[in-house]
Amino acid sequence: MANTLFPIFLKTETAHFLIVGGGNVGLEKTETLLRQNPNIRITVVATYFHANLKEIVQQNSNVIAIERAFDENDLIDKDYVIIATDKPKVNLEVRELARSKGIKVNAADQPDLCDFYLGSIVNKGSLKIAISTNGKSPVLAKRMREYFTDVIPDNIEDNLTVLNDFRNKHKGNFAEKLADLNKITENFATKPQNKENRKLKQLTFVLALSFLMLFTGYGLSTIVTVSDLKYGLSAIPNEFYGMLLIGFLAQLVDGAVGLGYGVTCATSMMLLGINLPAISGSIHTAEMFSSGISGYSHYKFGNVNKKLFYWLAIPGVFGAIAGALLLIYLGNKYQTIAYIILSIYTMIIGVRLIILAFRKLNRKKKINYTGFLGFSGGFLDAFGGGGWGPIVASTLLAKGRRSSYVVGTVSLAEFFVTLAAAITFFSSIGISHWYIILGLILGGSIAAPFAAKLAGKMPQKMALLLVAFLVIVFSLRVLVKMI
Ligand SMILES: C[C@@]1(CC(=O)O)C2=NC(=C\c3[nH]c(c(CCC(=O)O)c3CC(=O)O)Cc3[nH]c(c(CC(=O)O)c3CCC(=O)O)/C=C3\N/C(=C\2)[C@@H](CCC(=O)O)[C@]3(C)CC(=O)O)/[C@H]1CCC(=O)O
Ligand SMILES: NC(=O)c1ccc[n+]([C@@H]2O[C@H](COP(=O)([O-])OP(=O)(O)OC[C@H]3O[C@@H](n4cnc5c(N)ncnc54)[C@H](O)[C@@H]3O)[C@@H](O)[C@H]2O)c1
Repeated sequence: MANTLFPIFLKTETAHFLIVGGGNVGLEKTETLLRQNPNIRITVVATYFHANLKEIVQQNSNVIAIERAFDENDLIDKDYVIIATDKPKVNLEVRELARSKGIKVNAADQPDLCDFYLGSIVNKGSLKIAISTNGKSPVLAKRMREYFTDVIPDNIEDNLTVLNDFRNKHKGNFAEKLADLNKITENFATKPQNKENRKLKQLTFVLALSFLMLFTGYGLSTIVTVSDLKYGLSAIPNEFYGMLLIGFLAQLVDGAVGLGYGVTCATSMMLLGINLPAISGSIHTAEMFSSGISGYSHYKFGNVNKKLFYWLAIPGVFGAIAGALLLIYLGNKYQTIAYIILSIYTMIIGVRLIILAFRKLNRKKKINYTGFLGFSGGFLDAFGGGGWGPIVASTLLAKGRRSSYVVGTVSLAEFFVTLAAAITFFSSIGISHWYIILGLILGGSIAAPFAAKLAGKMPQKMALLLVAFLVIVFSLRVLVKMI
């Protein structure tokens, strides 16, 4: 049987109900109506009245009792009729008369006679859910009511009050208002993760773990086999502390704005005059851990769209390998030129951040070049030390796709891009720059709790402008130094 029922929510202030029959069923229906609105207008016509119903009539002036057999005139000025007598003939007669006057009818437990069914009702403050099983199993409707009453938090009314307040006070246009409302309510609709997601999540972890082991193993073996251990240790201090500071700063920036770790690190390290492939290589190695963890948590919350993920991650990985190889080639052969190109690139990213700060949110548009975006994002990110966030994430979000799944998908794809870049650098230049990586990771870890506190606190526009300013000034300094 097709389910053609259309649920509506009836305003009961203007409605007048007639209930025919005052026994068990008549009482039950009267109680149901009064539960939704104690002031609802009800007239009950019956030859006999249940004792409890009599009591209700005494206590509620809006419930009128007429003790006699049903009469056609009872239908005058009534909007809806509920039929509840024990006489099938009477029920049918009431139904026919009501219909002829265009009055809608419900006959308790007699679906054939009904123009509308009564539903099972979940009441949680202003939230109301009506449940129907298309007449198939009222008892299941009752069970579903119990289930939803249990799982919906009792304080949902508090949330509704806050949302209503926010909605009324929001100064933005319709699109901005809707985007903000969607954002602050996204946790109400977290999807349970499926099997596919779980498999990919495991893969993410296995890859991160293997790389970590490889990295530590290699690091240990160099330290152990290097004969002049003293030299190794004395090489740490100066740059290591600089890196600690840079890692700390970049993590703070990223915490406040949600992007910009890479560019902040890259520009700061260029200022310190660090070898170019080592800059990008160490940023990506350090970033791998944080992006792995954030990618994992987005999986956990089911924020990943599989199709978008493949379109971003696969071209992104190829882009990252190409970008890393180019940087290694240029960085070794044409150091100065590469420095100039890179500082111009980071400056452009800085300008892009300014544009992002002043941008208005667009309505949703379809993006046809996701693969290209993934490739160029990966390429530039590996080449310039950063850019995945300012290029890919911000482009997708600029198109109005401001949903948790875009953020989640871009974030997980970023992990694979970072991993690809890190492996490429690692396999061609080794980890001679291990103290840089260690400094970045440690600095970042110290900053992480502060960064988390900062997230969402600072106005987004101001935070973006601050990062843009820092990136542009640093890039300009590098450029001036080189020319
Ligand atoms: C939701 C609820 C609202 C309300 O009535 O207020 C409601 N029935 C409720 C309970 C309930 N009713 C019955 C049982 C016994 C167990 C069982 O039979 O399952 C239980 C369970 C219990 O009481 O525990 C008996 C019954 N009911 C109908 C038939 C005839 C038939 O199906 O053919 C028979 C067999 C009579 C017989 O054999 O003699 C028919 C209807 N009952 C409907 C609504 C409409 C369809 C709603 C939908 O689409 O799901 C519809 C079509 C017309 C209508 O009455 O509006 C209310 C839940 C209250 C709550 O939330 O606790
Ligand atoms: N009580 C239940 O839980 C239940 C469950 C399933 C089905 N039903 C069916 O629903 C119907 C009603 O059940 P009930 O328990 O309320 O019965 P009931 O005997 O308690 O009440 C019947 C009511 O109908 C009224 N009535 C009879 N003829 C009338 C007329 N011509 N005009 C006005 N009122 C008239 C009576 O005065 C009485 O108030 C019955 O057919 C019953 O078989 C009842």
